[in-house]
Amino acid sequence: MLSSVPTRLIARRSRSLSPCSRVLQTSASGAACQGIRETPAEIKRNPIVSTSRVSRRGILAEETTGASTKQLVQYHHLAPRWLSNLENRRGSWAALASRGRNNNQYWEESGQRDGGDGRRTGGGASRAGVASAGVLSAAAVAFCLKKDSDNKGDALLEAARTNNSEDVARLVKEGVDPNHRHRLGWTALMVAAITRQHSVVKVLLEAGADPNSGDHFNNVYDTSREKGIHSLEVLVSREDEFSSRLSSRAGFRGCTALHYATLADDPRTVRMLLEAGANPLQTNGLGHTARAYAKEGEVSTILQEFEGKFQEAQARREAEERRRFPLERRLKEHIIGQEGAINTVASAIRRKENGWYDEEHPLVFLFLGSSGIGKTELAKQVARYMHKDIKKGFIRMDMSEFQEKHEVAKFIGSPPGYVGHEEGGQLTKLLKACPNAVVLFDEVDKAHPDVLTIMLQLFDEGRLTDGKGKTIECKDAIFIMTSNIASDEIAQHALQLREEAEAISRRKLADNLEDVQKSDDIKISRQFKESVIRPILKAHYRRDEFLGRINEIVYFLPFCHSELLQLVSKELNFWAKKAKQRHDITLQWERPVLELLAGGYNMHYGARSIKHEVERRVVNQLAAAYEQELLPKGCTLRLSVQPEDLEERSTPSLRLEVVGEDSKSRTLDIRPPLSPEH
Ligand SMILES: Nc1ncnc2c1ncn2[C@@H]1O[C@H](COP(=O)(O)OP(=O)(O)OP(=O)(O)O)[C@@H](O)[C@H]1O
Repeated sequence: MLSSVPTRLIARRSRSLSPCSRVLQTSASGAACQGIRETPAEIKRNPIVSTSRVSRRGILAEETTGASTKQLVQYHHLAPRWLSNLENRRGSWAALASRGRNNNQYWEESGQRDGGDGRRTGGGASRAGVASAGVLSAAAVAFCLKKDSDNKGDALLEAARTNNSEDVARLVKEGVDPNHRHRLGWTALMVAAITRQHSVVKVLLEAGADPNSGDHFNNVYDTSREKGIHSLEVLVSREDEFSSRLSSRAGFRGCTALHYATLADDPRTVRMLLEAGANPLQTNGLGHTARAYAKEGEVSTILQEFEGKFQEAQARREAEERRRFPLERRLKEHIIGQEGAINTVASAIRRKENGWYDEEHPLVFLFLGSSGIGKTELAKQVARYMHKDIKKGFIRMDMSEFQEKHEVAKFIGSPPGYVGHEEGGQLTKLLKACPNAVVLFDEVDKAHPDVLTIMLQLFDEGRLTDGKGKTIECKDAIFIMTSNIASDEIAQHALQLREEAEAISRRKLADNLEDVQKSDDIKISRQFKESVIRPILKAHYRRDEFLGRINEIVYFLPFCHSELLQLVSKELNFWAKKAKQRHDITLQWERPVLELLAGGYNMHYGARSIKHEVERRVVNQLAAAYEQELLPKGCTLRLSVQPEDLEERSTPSLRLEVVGEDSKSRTLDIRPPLSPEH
């Protein structure tokens, strides 16, 4: 692939070429002037050709362009120093690697050397007298151990680079981490992969080196800025300690050993890595898999073959995981009640995951129900299930921001010549980054009809054209609209159904009331949907085609009593965890507390009213007691209900008690003016 591109073009216009050609130094003449080890035959086979001298000169030229000659002079002073530092470092690695000393030998000898020449005092001094200064010596030992392990790690990297598999094996046996990173970010496995050291690759993989860990090095300039090291020093390190055959400008962050073996066009290492579990679909920081860097030929074929196998295995694993732990169960771990809604959504997603759906259209849901009842939460959990990267995978659009006609432009971007054209649209920008995202259109009933027209196009065709004329394909996205329309009717209907269910079960002499209060026991009837809800929706949206494109209308019902108790428990657990983490306080409560707090439920605010009630009645008291220093560190607190006082006509309230070691409790006297109950 690369050989068909004229060298002149590659050198001058690398940005427009494939990822492969962008990351490689491709000037053959550069290679010649460097006198690299490759034979002409190797150069022909491998497009990675060194131009290290050219690039070092390039860095110098760039950093001195427009600057005074002072910098140039500075470079001439500094360069030999860096190079000699580097040589010294290399010398010590080589000495360490070849002599194979263990920890003590290495440090003893340096101590002897220090003592011998009498100029340095570090090791000698610590032997002479610092032993008595316990703290200092402990710190010194810790420092030495750290330094020693860093040195050994660097020796591992150097042994990998020089194909010294025996030293690599010895060092990992001595406990050096096979995934140790160079201070600029790469690992020994990456070094071995780019330099085609097969025996080293084998030893490292056997020692547990991770074939999927990514490089932290990006390019010379970024790394220089991030680490605060002069770019020339970074360049020299990258070229001498990693590879001199890679571009200093291309981005390498996230490249794995597999990416590097592919760049080195080395089928043997590529196969070894894949067989050891390297993921051929893993992308680097630029979003490229290893295959994007492969030349046509054996490496590309191997990668393609393993990609197929990997995908199959992944699909099998996922299917198995889904069978073992169905989506409904996952969702129920986070969402209380709403069984009907959970089942409807999970069934639709199961159809999609197993290929029983219409690929031409994205999945579209309309979530109906009152406020604070779990509509947004369910959408979030679906996104978390579908995407690892929830930030990209979950797009939330507040449709109340698109109520005016001119706000359509904010949605998809303005056409050329209009203000904001360059910025692009809010939805299109996010969808471009993740075309299969879960998109939540919150309060869709507030959107302007023109915005609805665009959404209809989106649902119908599974694609969207932005203000710049670019089309985004999003047939795999899941669109969820939420609305409070008809929420009163739904709530009334649900309450009525619940009452009927309770009456029936009382008639059957059911002795456990909770069993009949669960919301999954009631189902919104088809007749109610058709005769009550549909006409309301039709009157609002005034277009049948819009409603026709919705795959599922999902109904969220008001919470029943047992669900309210669960919501209160969830909230109290949240605060108990915080109390433990922040103040080492254990919080306990009993069922009457749950009953009392559940009484704060307001159907119009849903679970939010429970959150508010717990904050008002419990958290306020805790904060006041803490401020008045009534809470001993590490104490146990019990929440209990103070019964109503008929004489004083007071309603039941919550009190806080400290539980002593003898299990006796003492009520806390929290002083006014802060009265949490009112
Ligand atoms: N069924 C539920 N189970 C657990 N937590 C819930 C449930 N419903 C709501 N909550 C909690 O209440 C808060 C508000 O819920 P959410 O944002 O899902 O409400 P909503 O139905 O989307 O309301 P709105 O229409 O006002 O946006 C969230 O913190 C959420 O975790």
